[in-house]
Amino acid sequence: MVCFQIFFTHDGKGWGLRTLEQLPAGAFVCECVGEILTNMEQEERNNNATSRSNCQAHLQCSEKGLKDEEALCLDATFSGICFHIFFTHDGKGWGLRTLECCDGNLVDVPVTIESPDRHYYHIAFFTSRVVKPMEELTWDYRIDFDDDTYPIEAFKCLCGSPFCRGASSSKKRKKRGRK
Ligand SMILES: C[S@@+](CC[C@H](N)C(=O)[O-])C[C@H]1O[C@@H](n2cnc3c(N)ncnc32)[C@H](O)[C@@H]1O
Repeated sequence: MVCFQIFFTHDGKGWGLRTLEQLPAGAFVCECVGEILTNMEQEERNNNATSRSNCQAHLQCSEKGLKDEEALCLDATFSGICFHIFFTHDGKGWGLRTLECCDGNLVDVPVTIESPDRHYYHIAFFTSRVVKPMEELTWDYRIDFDDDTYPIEAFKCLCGSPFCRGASSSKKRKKRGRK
Protein backbone atom coordinates (compact mmCIF):
# COMPACT_ATOMS: atom_id res chain seq x y z
CA MET A 1 0.00 0.00 0.00
CA VAL A 2 1.25 3.48 -0.89
CA CYS A 3 1.71 6.00 1.94
CA PHE A 4 0.34 9.45 1.13
CA GLN A 5 0.43 12.75 2.95
CA ILE A 6 -2.05 15.59 2.66
CA PHE A 7 -0.13 18.87 2.68
CA PHE A 8 -0.73 22.55 2.05
CA THR A 9 0.84 23.52 -1.29
CA HIS A 10 3.29 26.42 -1.28
CA ASP A 11 2.06 27.91 -4.55
CA GLY A 12 -1.55 28.84 -3.81
CA LYS A 13 -3.35 25.69 -4.96
CA GLY A 14 -4.66 24.85 -1.50
CA TRP A 15 -4.38 21.31 -0.12
CA GLY A 16 -2.64 18.67 -2.18
CA LEU A 17 -1.56 15.06 -1.85
CA ARG A 18 1.99 13.76 -2.05
CA THR A 19 3.59 10.36 -1.89
CA LEU A 20 6.05 9.58 0.90
CA GLU A 21 7.82 6.94 -1.14
CA GLN A 22 9.05 6.63 -4.71
CA LEU A 23 6.45 5.19 -7.08
CA PRO A 24 7.37 3.42 -10.31
CA ALA A 25 5.68 4.37 -13.59
CA GLY A 26 2.34 2.58 -13.93
CA ALA A 27 1.78 2.14 -10.18
CA PHE A 28 -1.83 1.93 -8.97
CA VAL A 29 -2.53 4.93 -6.71
CA CYS A 30 -6.22 4.82 -5.84
CA GLU A 31 -9.72 4.39 -7.20
CA CYS A 32 -12.14 7.29 -7.48
CA VAL A 33 -15.39 6.23 -5.80
CA GLY A 34 -18.64 8.17 -5.53
CA GLU A 35 -22.27 8.52 -6.53
CA ILE A 36 -23.01 8.10 -10.23
CA LEU A 37 -24.81 11.18 -11.54
CA THR A 38 -26.04 12.19 -14.98
CA ASN A 39 -24.66 15.43 -16.36
CA MET A 40 -27.97 17.19 -15.60
CA GLU A 41 -27.90 16.00 -11.98
CA GLN A 42 -24.30 17.16 -11.72
CA GLU A 43 -25.21 20.58 -13.10
CA GLU A 44 -28.14 20.93 -10.67
CA ARG A 45 -25.85 19.99 -7.79
CA ASN A 46 -23.26 22.51 -8.87
CA ASN A 47 -25.84 25.28 -9.23
CA ASN A 48 -26.71 24.78 -5.58
CA ALA A 49 -24.17 26.45 -3.26
CA THR A 50 -24.51 23.81 -0.51
CA SER A 51 -23.93 20.81 -2.78
CA ARG A 52 -21.44 22.40 -5.16
CA SER A 53 -18.57 20.01 -5.59
CA ASN A 54 -14.87 19.83 -6.21
CA CYS A 55 -14.80 16.07 -6.18
CA GLN A 56 -16.29 15.04 -9.49
CA ALA A 57 -14.89 13.08 -12.38
CA HIS A 58 -16.49 12.39 -15.74
CA LEU A 59 -16.95 8.80 -16.73
CA GLN A 60 -17.69 8.95 -20.44
CA CYS A 61 -16.00 12.20 -21.35
CA SER A 62 -14.32 10.89 -24.48
CA GLU A 63 -17.58 10.11 -26.26
CA LYS A 64 -19.51 12.80 -28.12
CA GLY A 65 -23.29 13.04 -28.55
CA LEU A 66 -24.22 11.05 -25.45
CA LYS A 67 -27.76 11.20 -24.06
CA ASP A 68 -27.98 12.65 -20.56
CA GLU A 69 -28.51 9.25 -18.95
CA GLU A 70 -25.36 8.02 -20.70
CA ALA A 71 -23.13 11.01 -19.89
CA LEU A 72 -22.26 10.12 -16.37
CA CYS A 73 -20.06 11.52 -13.69
CA LEU A 74 -18.77 10.29 -10.33
CA ASP A 75 -19.38 12.63 -7.42
CA ALA A 76 -17.75 12.02 -4.04
CA THR A 77 -19.32 15.06 -2.35
CA PHE A 78 -21.65 13.11 -0.06
CA SER A 79 -20.33 9.59 -0.22
CA GLY A 80 -17.30 7.94 -1.68
CA ILE A 81 -13.61 7.54 -1.20
CA CYS A 82 -12.09 10.85 -1.95
CA PHE A 83 -8.31 10.66 -2.05
CA HIS A 84 -8.52 12.01 -5.56
CA ILE A 85 -10.10 15.25 -4.35
CA PHE A 86 -6.65 16.29 -3.17
CA PHE A 87 -4.99 15.78 -6.55
CA THR A 88 -4.17 19.20 -7.89
CA HIS A 89 -4.44 20.05 -11.55
CA ASP A 90 -1.51 20.12 -13.93
CA GLY A 91 -2.13 19.78 -17.61
CA LYS A 92 -1.56 21.00 -21.10
CA GLY A 93 -3.28 18.55 -23.42
CA TRP A 94 -6.62 17.11 -24.41
CA GLY A 95 -7.99 13.63 -24.91
CA LEU A 96 -5.57 12.25 -22.39
CA ARG A 97 -5.72 8.53 -22.49
CA THR A 98 -2.05 8.12 -23.32
CA LEU A 99 0.85 8.50 -20.97
CA GLU A 100 3.06 10.70 -23.12
CA CYS A 101 1.09 13.93 -23.53
CA CYS A 102 0.21 14.55 -19.93
CA ASP A 103 1.98 17.04 -17.66
CA GLY A 104 0.42 15.60 -14.51
CA ASN A 105 2.12 12.58 -12.96
CA LEU A 106 -1.16 10.62 -12.79
CA VAL A 107 -3.54 9.32 -15.44
CA ASP A 108 -7.10 8.17 -14.91
CA VAL A 109 -7.99 4.84 -16.46
CA PRO A 110 -11.59 3.67 -16.85
CA VAL A 111 -11.93 0.16 -15.46
CA THR A 112 -14.53 -2.35 -16.59
CA ILE A 113 -15.71 -4.51 -13.72
CA GLU A 114 -18.41 -7.19 -13.84
CA SER A 115 -19.88 -5.92 -17.09
CA PRO A 116 -18.28 -5.75 -20.53
CA ASP A 117 -20.60 -2.92 -21.72
CA ARG A 118 -19.15 0.42 -22.78
CA HIS A 119 -20.13 2.23 -19.59
CA TYR A 120 -17.33 2.61 -17.08
CA TYR A 121 -18.31 3.17 -13.46
CA HIS A 122 -14.84 2.79 -12.00
CA ILE A 123 -11.92 5.09 -12.52
CA ALA A 124 -8.50 4.16 -11.23
CA PHE A 125 -5.49 6.44 -11.03
CA PHE A 126 -2.04 5.26 -12.07
CA THR A 127 1.30 7.03 -12.21
CA SER A 128 2.34 8.11 -15.70
CA ARG A 129 6.04 8.20 -14.78
CA VAL A 130 8.32 7.62 -11.81
CA VAL A 131 7.13 9.86 -8.95
CA LYS A 132 9.75 10.84 -6.40
CA PRO A 133 9.21 10.78 -2.62
CA MET A 134 7.45 13.96 -1.40
CA GLU A 135 6.34 14.84 -4.95
CA GLU A 136 2.84 16.29 -5.32
CA LEU A 137 0.35 14.06 -7.12
CA THR A 138 -1.16 15.92 -10.07
CA TRP A 139 -3.68 15.04 -12.74
CA ASP A 140 -5.04 16.87 -15.77
CA TYR A 141 -8.65 17.73 -14.81
CA ARG A 142 -9.42 18.26 -18.51
CA ILE A 143 -11.28 21.46 -17.75
CA ASP A 144 -11.98 23.62 -20.77
CA PHE A 145 -10.91 26.88 -19.15
CA ASP A 146 -12.33 28.87 -22.08
CA ASP A 147 -15.78 27.30 -21.95
CA ASP A 148 -18.29 29.78 -20.48
CA THR A 149 -20.94 27.08 -20.31
CA TYR A 150 -18.86 24.67 -18.22
CA PRO A 151 -20.94 23.97 -15.08
CA ILE A 152 -18.07 24.53 -12.64
CA GLU A 153 -16.40 27.93 -12.66
CA ALA A 154 -12.79 27.34 -13.60
CA PHE A 155 -10.11 28.49 -11.19
CA LYS A 156 -7.06 30.44 -12.31
CA CYS A 157 -4.51 27.71 -12.87
CA LEU A 158 -1.22 28.06 -11.01
CA CYS A 159 0.45 24.91 -12.32
CA GLY A 160 3.20 27.02 -13.90
CA SER A 161 3.51 24.92 -17.06
CA PRO A 162 4.38 27.00 -20.16
CA PHE A 163 1.68 24.99 -21.94
CA CYS A 164 -0.97 25.60 -19.29
CA ARG A 165 -4.48 26.12 -20.71
CA GLY A 166 -5.75 27.73 -17.50
CA ALA A 167 -3.16 30.50 -17.39
CA SER A 168 -3.52 31.40 -21.07
CA SER A 169 -7.26 31.92 -20.63
CA SER A 170 -6.74 34.55 -17.93
CA LYS A 171 -7.61 37.35 -20.39
CA LYS A 172 -11.01 35.77 -20.96
CA ARG A 173 -11.46 35.45 -17.20
CA LYS A 174 -10.84 39.17 -16.80
CA LYS A 175 -13.41 39.88 -19.52
CA ARG A 176 -15.91 37.84 -17.50
CA GLY A 177 -14.98 39.78 -14.39
CA ARG A 178 -13.22 36.88 -12.64
CA LYS A 179 -9.86 37.21 -10.89
C1 LIG B 1 -9.98 18.60 -6.40
S1 LIG B 1 -9.68 20.05 -5.48
C2 LIG B 1 -8.01 19.83 -4.97
C3 LIG B 1 -7.88 20.11 -3.48
C4 LIG B 1 -7.83 21.57 -3.15
N1 LIG B 1 -6.52 22.11 -3.46
C5 LIG B 1 -8.21 21.85 -1.70
O1 LIG B 1 -7.49 22.55 -0.99
O2 LIG B 1 -9.26 21.34 -1.28
C6 LIG B 1 -9.60 21.21 -6.81
C7 LIG B 1 -9.36 22.64 -6.39
O3 LIG B 1 -7.99 22.82 -6.02
C8 LIG B 1 -7.50 24.06 -6.55
N2 LIG B 1 -6.48 23.75 -7.55
C9 LIG B 1 -6.13 22.53 -7.98
N3 LIG B 1 -5.17 22.60 -8.90
C10 LIG B 1 -4.90 23.91 -9.07
C11 LIG B 1 -4.02 24.63 -9.91
N4 LIG B 1 -3.22 24.02 -10.78
N5 LIG B 1 -4.01 25.98 -9.83
C12 LIG B 1 -4.82 26.61 -8.94
N6 LIG B 1 -5.69 26.00 -8.14
C13 LIG B 1 -5.73 24.66 -8.20
C14 LIG B 1 -8.68 24.76 -7.19
O4 LIG B 1 -9.29 25.60 -6.23
C15 LIG B 1 -9.60 23.62 -7.53
O5 LIG B 1 -10.96 24.02 -7.61
